[in-house]
Order: sequence, then C-alpha cells, then structure tokens
Amino acid sequence: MTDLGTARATATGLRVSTQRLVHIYRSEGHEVAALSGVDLEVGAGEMVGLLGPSGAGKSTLLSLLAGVFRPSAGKVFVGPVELSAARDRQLDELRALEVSLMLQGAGRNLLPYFTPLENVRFAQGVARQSGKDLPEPEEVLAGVGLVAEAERPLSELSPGHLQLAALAVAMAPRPGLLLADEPTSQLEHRARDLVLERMAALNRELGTTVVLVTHDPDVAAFLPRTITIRDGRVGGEGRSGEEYAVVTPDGFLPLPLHVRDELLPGTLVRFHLLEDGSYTLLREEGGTDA
Ligand SMILES: Nc1ncnc2c1ncn2[C@@H]1O[C@H](COP(=O)(O)OP(=O)(O)OP(=O)(O)O)[C@@H](O)[C@H]1O
Repeated sequence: MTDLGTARATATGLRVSTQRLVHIYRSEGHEVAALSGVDLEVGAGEMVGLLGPSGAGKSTLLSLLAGVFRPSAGKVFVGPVELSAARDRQLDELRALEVSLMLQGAGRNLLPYFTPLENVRFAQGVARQSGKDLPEPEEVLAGVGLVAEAERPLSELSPGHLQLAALAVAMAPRPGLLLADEPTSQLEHRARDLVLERMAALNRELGTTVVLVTHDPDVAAFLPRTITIRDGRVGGEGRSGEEYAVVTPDGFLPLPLHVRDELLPGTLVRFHLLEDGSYTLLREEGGTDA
C-alpha cells in the first residue's frame, strides 16, 4: 500500500501546500521565471480560486500541483506526498488516482468519438484496475446533472454540457484534488453558473479539494477564498469579497497594487500599533498616513 492509499482511508480531500516554489522555463538562449517563491496552503476539502493577471504563473502552479512537471526549486505537498522528491511511479499513481487536472477548454479533456458515458468509463480504467472503489459511470454523470446526455454524441452537446462532461471525466476516478484551469471561461452566464454550482456541490458532498483558475470577477465572488498570484508569487488573498495582503513565511508583505503605485521603492514606512490591537501604516516622508 502506498502513502496515498493511507491518506484515502482518513480523508477524501487532499491538503495542498507549497514552500518557496520556484519554476523556471528554459528554452534556447533564455530563461523565464514563471514562479519565484510561492508559499501556499489549501486545506483538505477547501474550494479556492487562483486569480491574477495573464502571465502571473497560475497555469504553471496548477501544472506543478498536478505533478505534470517538477519545480525548479521548493516543495509541493499533495496530501502526504512531496512531489519534487517523489519517484516517477508515485507521480503516475497520484495523477491516475488522486489528482485530476481539467485543462482549459472542455474538448481537451474529452475523447471526441466517445459519448460522455464512454468517456467517464475510460477515465476510470486505471483507478478501477488498481482496486479503487468507484461509483458506476452513470452515477458519476448523474452527479454533474448529465443524465439525458449520457449516451449522446459530444457533437450534439451544448458548451455547458460539454464542460459538465469534462467535469464528470475529471471526477470519475474520485480524486482527492481537482485542479481546473479556467473551467468557465468559454461559457455564457447561465452555463457558467451551472458548472460552478455543480463543482461546488461535488466539493461539498465528496469533500474533494478544488483549486480553480479564473479571470472572472463573478466566479471569484462566488468562491469563499481566492489567492491572487502576481509576478510569480502570492500577491494577496480574498475572503468573501474582501482583499487582504498576506505576510509570507519569511516576513515579507506584498503591497496591494493600488498602494504600490503610491509607495515607491525606497519609501520608509512605520507600523503603528493602535489600542485595539490593529496597525496603521505611516509613511515617514512628511509623516503622511499611507
Ligand atoms: N512552456 C513555456 N516555455 C517558456 N515560458 C513559458 C512556458 N509556459 C509559460 N511560460 C511563461 O511563464 C510565465 C507564466 O505563465 P503561465 O501560463 O503560468 O501564466 P498564467 O498566469 O497562467 O497566464 P494566463 O492567465 O495568460 O494563462 C509567462 O511569462 C509565460 O510566458
């Protein structure tokens, strides 16, 4: 029995954490630092959104959490497994049994010549062979609300139903962690809300940890917690619509963008403790409140 098998017995959702995660893409003649020290903590069974501008490193982070490739430096824990140190076999097993990655665009997650039912059955193959206790494909499809569409050709499905089929495929091996790259980006509002609600219901009912990338403010507002990636690092967190700056484990505090425009490099600031235990930030030049 592997470490993952033990984890499954105690919890459905997997805890995810990263420590000073760095990823550098190397191509001929140049290097791109996509992630430059990400410290992240997502509890077992949480549903969180990754936000941030284009090129911030969100998809890279998702791929590292999925064990698609290994980080240049730092650590990634998915459940009890530290991915950067895991053997290839352990990573294969993790991807087949415990971590599902939904790529952007429903079609990239589905075999086009299979029905939704056949897609789900196919997606369960390895996990079933390994002895994992899985629901029948019909039940998986019912879980995302695709019953009448189960045996229809994909070409007859609406974009929303295709995305629900992709969600069913991702959930077919009953993973402990669902990673989704922009799962609602190509959908109109009704279909978007339906996909999001079904995802939230699976998170609630099965306890699966969900991490999804989004650019959509409405999706972000729906999620209990969001993490903003900026310049390859955690730039802030949102809780129920409120934005917070997050102190890093080594004591750094990334300034929110609108404040960064005010506080130029080299500005001296002071933290002033108030009677109620909160702090104000004082800018030293002229002593103006920041
Ligand atoms: N295979 C690659 N080779 C070289 N550079 C890459 C590769 N993939 C991504 N990058 C670069 O790494 C940085 C982070 O890219 P990433 O796709 O992770 O960002 P993102 O936040 O997901 O962006 P988007 O929202 O546009 O998808 C960018 O500068 C990007 O150009």
